[in-house]
Amino acid sequence: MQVYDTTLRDGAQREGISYSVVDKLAVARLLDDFGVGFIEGGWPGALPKDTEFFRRARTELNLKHALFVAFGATRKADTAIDKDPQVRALLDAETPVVTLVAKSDVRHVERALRTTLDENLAMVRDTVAFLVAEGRRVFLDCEHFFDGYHLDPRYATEVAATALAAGAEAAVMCDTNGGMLPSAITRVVGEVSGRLAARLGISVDEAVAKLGIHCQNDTGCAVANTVAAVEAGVPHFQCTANGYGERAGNADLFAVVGNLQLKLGLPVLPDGCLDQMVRVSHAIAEIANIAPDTHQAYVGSSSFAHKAGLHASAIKVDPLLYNHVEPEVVGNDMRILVTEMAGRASVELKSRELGIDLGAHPEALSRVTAKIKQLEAGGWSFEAADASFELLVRAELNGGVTRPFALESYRVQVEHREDGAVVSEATVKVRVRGERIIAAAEGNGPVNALDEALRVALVKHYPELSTFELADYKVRILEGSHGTGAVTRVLLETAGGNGDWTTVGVHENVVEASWHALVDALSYGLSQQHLPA
Ligand SMILES: CC(=O)SCCNC(=O)CCNC(=O)[C@H](O)C(C)(C)COP(=O)(O)OP(=O)(O)OC[C@H]1O[C@@H](n2cnc3c(N)ncnc32)[C@H](O)[C@@H]1OP(=O)(O)O
Ligand SMILES: CC(=O)C(=O)O
Repeated sequence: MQVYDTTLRDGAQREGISYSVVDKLAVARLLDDFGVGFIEGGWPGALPKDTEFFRRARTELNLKHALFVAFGATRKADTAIDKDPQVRALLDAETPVVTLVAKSDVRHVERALRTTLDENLAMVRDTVAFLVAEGRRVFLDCEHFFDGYHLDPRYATEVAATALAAGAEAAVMCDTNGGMLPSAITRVVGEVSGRLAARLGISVDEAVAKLGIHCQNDTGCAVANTVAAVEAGVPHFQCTANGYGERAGNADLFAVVGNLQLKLGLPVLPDGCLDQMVRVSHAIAEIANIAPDTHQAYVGSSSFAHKAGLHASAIKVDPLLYNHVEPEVVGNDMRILVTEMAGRASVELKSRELGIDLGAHPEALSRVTAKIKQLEAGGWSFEAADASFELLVRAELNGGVTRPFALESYRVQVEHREDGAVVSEATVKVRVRGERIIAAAEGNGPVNALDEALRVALVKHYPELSTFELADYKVRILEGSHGTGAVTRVLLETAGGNGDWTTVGVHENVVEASWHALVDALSYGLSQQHLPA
């Protein structure tokens, strides 16, 4: 099998992506870590950045698994092969492999290239033979192959046959417009293998072994189409990391490799590479400056996250009852989400993730489950607020809420001054370890002022509070129902010495909702270091 990656060429054709040369070098290193066999680095001669990439890659990258591939077009119509500067640029890239794109749909030959069908075949023959004579391994991307085959099967096949006869290693059938469905792919691979075998005087098995597949995702079937081609015997498949690519994208490398390796048992990657999948996917997303798709097959952070109570109850018996593969195999993790859809098993498993054995306390387990359902019905959401969930569980186990302080009262005021300045000021009255403390602080908003005042009040007893930082603050207004007013939900992300944690607060009043989330945030952070007084 040949795992051929085109993240740096076709993937870079996605709207919104613009790699620097340094980015491209970093992506190439990651793809090599993942164990792909070929890395198509770009189109030297067309993009100065790609010419520079190949120049630097030669000296700066020492790949363990992959070979570099330069991509370009066949020679121009009516141009001598040794006079075509773009073909020269392909040689100058000094890659062991070159992939050429060629038209295989008669409409494109006649209307886009504006040349004859014979001249197009000559362009393919001359360019492949020239590069092979120069010592390059050559693949031919047959652009619009499936649409071309539908219109004129003889001509589309002839383009592939011409390349193979001239020395190309594979003729890659491209679903350039991405309009195919898996059943059509399977049928065409079978027919083309037969036609090629007859045309080249080889067996059907030998013919299919010379084919490749490249699928765009315009029907949402790129992964399925690629897998269908491989199941039909095609050994060379082209993909991009996270499915990046022109328009709706390409076949996602990670889903294709996961399916081939884990479902069909094909050893497409070198040993020890499959569990790099999540790391490589997310690192490439970071470089591409695209937020990872949390629901992406195999690699998404939600791909093995379970919300339904019934699922969790079976997972408690055996995680594979509700996971299609073991998440660790691809470097992912299973997570249990606790929401209104949770049952006792969800709460028990989630607590176990947090290091608490609620299974040994069935009554507390029932109370927590009931409380979660009741709070979620009122607008609370624990799905993203693990810290608030953990505090709730510990409170049930300890017979009440444990806080590092007791609140007497707080007061916040917002002052709009004559000069236009808006200043918030908060006063808190708390009792800490038997001491009554009154503290005040200003802030750029009411929540910031409350946070500052609370820290002033507590810092003498809990100096580590100064290391906690409010990292993110999200507010959502939840619609009232049955005539009740709207309520506000606040999610607070805090960063501190022990990582990040998220807490939640809900109330009709945004300041009170924020106060709940804030108190949970400080309580949780301190509970990780001190047991509160
Ligand atoms: C299906 C795919 O994704 S293939 C990859 C597509 N990627 C890109 O296009 C990105 C890089 N492209 C570029 O930088 C530019 O388009 C270039 C440098 C390749 C060409 O730029 P220009 O010379 O200005 O031409 P332009 O882009 O307008 O048109 C493409 C030319 O290539 C010709 N051409 C298209 N496909 C082929 C082919 N397979 N073989 C030979 N020539 C081809 C066209 O007929 C046209 O020729 P013309 O200028 O004589 O009319
Ligand atoms: C070559 C290519 O990217 C395509 O035909 O889609």
